[in-house]
Amino acid sequence: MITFERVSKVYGAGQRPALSELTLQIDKGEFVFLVGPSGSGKSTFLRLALKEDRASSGTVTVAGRDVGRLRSWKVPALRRQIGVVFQDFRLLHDKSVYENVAFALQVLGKPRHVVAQTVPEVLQLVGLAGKEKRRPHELSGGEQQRVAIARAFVNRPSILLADEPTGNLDPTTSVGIMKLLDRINRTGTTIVMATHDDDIVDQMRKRVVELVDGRLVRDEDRGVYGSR
Ligand SMILES: Nc1ncnc2c1ncn2[C@@H]1O[C@H](COP(=O)(O)OP(=O)(O)OP(=O)(O)O)[C@@H](O)[C@H]1O
Repeated sequence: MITFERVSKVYGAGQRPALSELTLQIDKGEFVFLVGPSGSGKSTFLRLALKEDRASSGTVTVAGRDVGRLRSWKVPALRRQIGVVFQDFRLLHDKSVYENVAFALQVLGKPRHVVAQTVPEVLQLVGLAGKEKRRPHELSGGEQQRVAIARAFVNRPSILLADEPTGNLDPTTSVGIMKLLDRINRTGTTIVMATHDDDIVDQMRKRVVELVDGRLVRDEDRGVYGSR
């Protein structure tokens, strides 16, 4: 589903590589935690998978497409297959919960009856039924992240990328968010989640990929946050 083959990324001349000869394969339906110290290349990995940035060398393949060779007009089709969730939620503040999620379908040109059917379903899935009319500031942090996840998932992408989705949440709320991501993963969606949340990684026991200075230093099934 996502393959990196000897991928390096150098942002500026004289800078050390943000990713260095990274080779990694993530299969359909996997749940992968990306861990490592600050600056180790986790966000760079996610950005390259989204084609928000170009690799300096190597090959990035996502959902069967060689991302480096992808023509710019085909990038929207790639991004339709990928949902993204961030630490800071990134909701539209002047729109309701319902409108935030509906917007993701409207920009894809989905017909009104599809929007009207799909949005309530996904809000039910993320546990926000009954809160459709609220604005983001009328929600807790955990609820805001649920809206962001609903928005990322409403188009049923095959891949969900999450950059520290529990970074702004307390431990109990984080567990709820992880249960939701786990449920989404069980629908067959591949999930890659960059995180510093050691408790969550230790509880979930999923595949753990650890980067240090842009290099792969550990790739462990049912892994923990720190190496043993
Ligand atoms: N746009 C950019 N321009 C220049 N250097 C960058 C840019 N983005 C990231 N870097 C550098 O690349 C390296 C990897 O950064 P990256 O954001 O991928 O790390 P990270 O593991 O996600 O860190 P964190 O856990 O703090 O989010 C760092 O040295 C960073 O300073």
